[in-house]
Amino acid sequence: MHTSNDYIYVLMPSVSLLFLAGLLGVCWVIQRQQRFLFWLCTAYLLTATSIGIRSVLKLELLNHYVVPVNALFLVGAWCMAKSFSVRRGVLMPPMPTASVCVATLASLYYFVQIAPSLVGRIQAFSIGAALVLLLPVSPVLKRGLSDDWLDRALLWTYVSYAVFTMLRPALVMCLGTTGLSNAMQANSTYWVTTLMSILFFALLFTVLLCAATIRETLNQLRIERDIDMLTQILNRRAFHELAQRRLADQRLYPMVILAGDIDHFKRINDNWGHAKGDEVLQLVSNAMQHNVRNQDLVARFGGEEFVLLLTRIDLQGAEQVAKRICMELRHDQEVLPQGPVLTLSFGIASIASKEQLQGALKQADHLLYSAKNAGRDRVHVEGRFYPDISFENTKPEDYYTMSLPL
Ligand SMILES: Nc1nc2c(ncn2[C@@H]2O[C@H](COP(=O)(O)OP(=O)(O)OP(=O)(O)O)[C@@H](O)[C@H]2O)c(=O)[nH]1
Repeated sequence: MHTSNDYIYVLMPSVSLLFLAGLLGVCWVIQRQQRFLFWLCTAYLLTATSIGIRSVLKLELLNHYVVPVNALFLVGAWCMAKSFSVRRGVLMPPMPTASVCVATLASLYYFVQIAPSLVGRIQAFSIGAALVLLLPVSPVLKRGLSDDWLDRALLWTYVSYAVFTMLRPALVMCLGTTGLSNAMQANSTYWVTTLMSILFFALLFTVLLCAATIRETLNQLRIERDIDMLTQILNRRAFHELAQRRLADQRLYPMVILAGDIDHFKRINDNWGHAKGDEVLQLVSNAMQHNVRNQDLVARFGGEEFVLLLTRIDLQGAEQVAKRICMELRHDQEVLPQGPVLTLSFGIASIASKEQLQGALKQADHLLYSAKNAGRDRVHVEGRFYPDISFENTKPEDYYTMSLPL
C-alpha cells in the first residue's frame, strides 16, 4: 500500500515528463514547421501517462489493465521514433513498424492471458519497445553520419536509450537479488531503474535536440542574412564582412576588385519578363562563381550589379577572368531567346589594404561606368587610358528589341 509520500516519489518521473512535454508543446506552437517537436511532445505525454498509471495502480487492477497500459507506452515509443525520423528527414518503414507493434502486443497478451509469465512479458515488451525505437536508425545510418558532434551525440543517445530499454530486464536480473520477481511493485529495482532511465534519457535527448535545433535555426538565419536568395551568392553586407577578413591576410595579396554589370538588363526584363531576368541573374552568378578560386568572393550588390574580390592575382590576370566570364555567357545560346547575346561590362581596380576597400570599390565602379559609356560589352582596367566617350555611342537602341513579341 502506498503512502502519500510514496506517490510523490513514484509520480515524480511522470510529472517531470509532463513538464518536458508541456515545454516541447509550447515550442511546437511557436515553431510549427518543426514537426518533430509535436511528436516528441506526444511521446512524452503518452509515456508519462503510461508510467504514471503503472506506478499508482493497485496490483490486481494493474494485472487486469497491463495490455492497454503497455500499449500506451508502446505508442509513446513509436512517437519518439517518429520524432527522431522527422528530425533526421527519413521515413519510418510502415510495414516493419506495424509488424513490430502487433507482435509486441500479441506476445504481451500471450504472457498475460494464455501462459502467464512475468519475466516473459517484461522481456517481450522491452524487446518490442526497443525495436520500435530502433526502426529509424537504419535509414539514418544509410544516409550517412554527419561530422557534427551534436548530431552524432543525438544519434548515440537515442541508440543507447533503445539498447538500454532492450537490455534493462536482463541487467536487473543479473544485478538485483530479487531479479524481476517483484517487478510489478512501484519500489522494485526494476521499476525504479525503468523510471530513472526514462527520465535521464528524456532529459538528455531533449537538451541535445533543442541545442541542435537552436544552432540549426541560427545557421539558417545567418544564411538568410548573408546570402542573396535568388543567386545564392553573397550579398553586400556579407561581402564587406568577408572582404575585411581576406584583406587582413597578407598571404592573399595581390588582390583586385571587379565591378560587373549586365548590359541592358532592363530590356531583358521588358522583352522576356521578370522570370527570364531572374534566370539570367542566376546564370551570370554561376558563371562568375566557377571562374574564380575558393578564396575569392563573388557578391550581388543589388539589381544586376556584381562585385568580385579576387585574391593572389594582378590586374591582367583579373582582366582575363572577366573576359572568360563574358566569353562563357556570350556563347551560351540558350539563355536569351531568338538571337541576341548576353553581354557584361566590368571595371577592375587593385586594392592594397583593407582601409582601401571603399576607395577600390568606387574606382572599380567608376571604371565600370566608363566601360558602359564606351559602348558596353567591355572590360576597363585601372591605370589604362580610355577616351571619355559619350553615352550616345552605346549599342544601337534595337540591341534587344529585334526579338520583341509582335
Ligand atoms: N528580373 C529581375 N530584375 C531585376 C532585379 N533587380 C533589379 N532588376 C531590374 O534590373 C533593371 C536594371 O536596369 P538599369 O539600371 O536601367 O540597367 P540596364 O538596363 O542593365 O542598363 P545598363 O546597366 O546601363 O546597361 C531594372 O529594370 C530592375 O527592375 C531582380 O532581382 N530580378
